Amino acid sequence: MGAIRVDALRKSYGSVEAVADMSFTVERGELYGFLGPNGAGKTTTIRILTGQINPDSGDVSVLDTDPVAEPIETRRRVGILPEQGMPPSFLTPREYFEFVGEVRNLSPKRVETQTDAWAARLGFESKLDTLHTDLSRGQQQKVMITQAFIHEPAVVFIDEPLANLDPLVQEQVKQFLVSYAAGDNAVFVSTHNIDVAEAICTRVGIVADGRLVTERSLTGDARDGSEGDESLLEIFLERVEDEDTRDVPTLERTGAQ
Ligand SMILES: Nc1ncnc2c1ncn2[C@@H]1O[C@H](COP(=O)(O)OP(=O)(O)OP(=O)(O)O)[C@@H](O)[C@H]1O
Repeated sequence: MGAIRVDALRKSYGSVEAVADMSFTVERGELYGFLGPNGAGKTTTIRILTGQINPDSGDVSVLDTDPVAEPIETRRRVGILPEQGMPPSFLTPREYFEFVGEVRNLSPKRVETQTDAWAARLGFESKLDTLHTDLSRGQQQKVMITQAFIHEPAVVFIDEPLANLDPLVQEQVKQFLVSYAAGDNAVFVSTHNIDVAEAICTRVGIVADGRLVTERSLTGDARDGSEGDESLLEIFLERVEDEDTRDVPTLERTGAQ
């Protein structure tokens, strides 16, 4: 069973062609990086795959469900960390996880165990009963990461997972994502951050102008020979320039240049 399948996907907003003939496949066990400049069509693709909007044409499947025909069933099965997602301001983290647990059909005991484990892992135990509105942006991001994983989904879609987190927590989250994917789950990460993609992903797809322009395997011996010793940044710049993207590529490198 393929975790994520996308075939000849298209989606326009009026005259803007956000996704133009996008095709790729992600298997369980992969940590797949979806890398591209602003406006490349990454969020639109994720929104289609999670049943939030309908495509104009093309076929998609997530864990053998069709997000277009069965959006609720698809969303029930997967985890989603949306772009700039914020937890509800009027709830505390504990109340929010109880609500998410109910929607996800988790027992109260399981929610409690998961809440304690995640609060300890990301270091927000002292904030579990504080209203979200009184949490920092980084603490809110920790809550959003927890809600995406609380039901241990086989497929998780995450947009910029490390936004607003301090370096220590970033390392913990990176290690967690690697081990989560290795446990026979598919982790789909949309990011601008090439260093993060290079450090944690097993495979990367580079998106420009609504298309997947190239893919590269990043695991040991499976590293694509076809691209020689080019860095991911070099490949990104070459392919994105070839595609003459509608926006200037915005890239982040967190490490040395
Ligand atoms: N609701 C909308 N209405 C009109 N145009 C939209 C809408 N959503 C996205 N677009 C346009 O579609 C294109 C693709 O946007 P999308 O958000 O999918 O890109 P992205 O790769 O996620 O970008 P970013 O990295 O900046 O988040 C952009 O040109 C964007 O302006």
